[in-house]
Amino acid sequence: MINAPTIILVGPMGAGKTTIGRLLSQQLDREFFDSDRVIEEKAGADIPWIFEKEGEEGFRKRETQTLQSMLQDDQTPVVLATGGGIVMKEENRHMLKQQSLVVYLFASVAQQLQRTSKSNNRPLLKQGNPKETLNRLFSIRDPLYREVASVIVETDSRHPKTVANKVMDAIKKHLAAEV
Ligand SMILES: Nc1ncnc2c1ncn2[C@@H]1O[C@H](COP(=O)(O)OP(=O)(O)OP(=O)(O)O)[C@@H](O)[C@H]1O
Ligand SMILES: O=C(O)C1=C[C@@H](O)[C@@H](O)[C@H](O)C1
Ligand SMILES: [Mg+2]
Repeated sequence: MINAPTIILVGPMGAGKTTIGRLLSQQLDREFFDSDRVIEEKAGADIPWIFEKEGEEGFRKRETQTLQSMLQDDQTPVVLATGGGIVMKEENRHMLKQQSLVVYLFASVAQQLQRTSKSNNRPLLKQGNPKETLNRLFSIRDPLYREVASVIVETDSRHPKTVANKVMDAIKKHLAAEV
């Protein structure tokens, strides 16, 4: 077992935050949360519905409130997967950089496109051309993921279990370098 604070996964849609987060929580014997799912549970509605009724702005407000409540002091360390846009607000980036260990799961746009094409529940990819949208979001967000992350792990062409093992190795290396 490792003595790490709450581990937060950031990265673009299709990077595998939800998939890898679940695997890590099993390896670390920690509880797993996904901010997208917590938002849906609190709202009693799914993300497409929230975007439709409240716009992206309404969703972002809920996202910040959820992050705040999940990162309260004195909480048992958990694994937290976030939504792809969590880094857009300065307020959120500030919270992410406080006590947690943030992991950026990197995926190329080609890989994001392949992985997100399997489902239809991401409102931002329903308007316009998904490849153009993912490219645009990547150029804005990649520097922001890097700003908050202590550790960056490549996910392209890697099996989820391999990615989870790489994340574990990178976290251990980071913690060892800290002392
Ligand atoms: N390393 C991987 N190799 C192959 N498929 C993967 C990998 N990681 C995730 N996937 C698949 O890609 C899809 C998207 O993964 P996931 O939902 O975990 O991404 P996410 O980063 O949580 O996206 P979002 O920001 O939209 O929540 C899923 O179908 C998942 O099974
Ligand atoms: O990249 C984004 O902005 C988003 C990613 C998803 O995880 C969800 O949080 C929502 O669909 C928005
Ligand atoms: Mg997810």
